[in-house]
Amino acid sequence: MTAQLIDGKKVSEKCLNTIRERVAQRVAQGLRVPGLAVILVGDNPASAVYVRNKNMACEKVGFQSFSYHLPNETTEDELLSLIKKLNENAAVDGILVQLPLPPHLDSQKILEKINPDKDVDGFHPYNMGRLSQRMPLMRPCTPKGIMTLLKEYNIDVKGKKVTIVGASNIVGRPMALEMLLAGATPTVCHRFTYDLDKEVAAADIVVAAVGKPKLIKGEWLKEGAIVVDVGINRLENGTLCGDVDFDVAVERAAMITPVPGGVGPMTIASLLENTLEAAELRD
Ligand SMILES: Nc1nc(=O)c2c([nH]1)NC[C@@H]1CN(c3ccc(C(=O)N[C@@H](CCC(=O)O)C(=O)O)cc3)C=[N+]21
Ligand SMILES: [Mg+2]
Repeated sequence: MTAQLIDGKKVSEKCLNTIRERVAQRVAQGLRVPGLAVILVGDNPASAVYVRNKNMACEKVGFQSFSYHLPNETTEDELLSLIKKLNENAAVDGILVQLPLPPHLDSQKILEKINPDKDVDGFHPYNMGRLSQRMPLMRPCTPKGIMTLLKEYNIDVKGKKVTIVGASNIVGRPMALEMLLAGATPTVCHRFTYDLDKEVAAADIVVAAVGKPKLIKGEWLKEGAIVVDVGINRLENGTLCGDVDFDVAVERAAMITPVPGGVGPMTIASLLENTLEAAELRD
């Protein structure tokens, strides 16, 4: 079997078009254009690429974007006073603090200062708590984007065994909550998991989010599994590669997301959806 590719780029463009139309409708009704503020601290080159992609996406859908590039030496007080200003700015619907932050800044403490209504990343404990109690408001972008992608390909997760590799606050944990909410049976694997290969082999759907190139071997997969690869690892030769050994996996899986062009663009589409929803909630 050779797997069908799940085209996240194509689906994300469809999402962006829908958002663009809804923005145009808002404007026609005399409502505000949604505003997204992105804060980047320091000069991590990968972060700069993502921030640029976000700004381009904002432009495509007609959002107002507010971009802050602060020096690496920014203090906690300086960052918090910017967040306070953006919390109070009526033109700003969404606030995103790009992670990772430089090590002298406590990201958890800072994320908790974002007004939960403007927390378009969905990382605030209020929004994580809402999701865990099956009353989601702002949903973390990568897991949300994955659910959208699966739905778009008519993949019903209800009753399915889903193995999630990685237990981070930004992907693995909220992914498990999204899957629970959708009626799947999720298993979350992490560095202390015994027999990772067996957990992967048991899965109808595998979500890999560990940030280790080709950690998940194609041979582990159940024949006909669906594979969602969240990893974006830059190799020494400059190419991107996922957390799944794609070349072998593509011969065993029924469907698989490529890297790039899979989950990444969906993360951005979800971010813009969240920003539009935040604007609608504040109208
Ligand atoms: N507060 C915060 N929220 C985030 O959502 C967040 C973050 N911090 N820090 C970094 C990660 C990573 N991330 C990506 C977004 C888009 C692509 C993306 O567009 N990827 C494309 C292009 C990849 C490339 O060419 O480098 C693709 O996979 O096809 C990837 C990764 C958001 N993140
Ligand atoms: Mg996100």
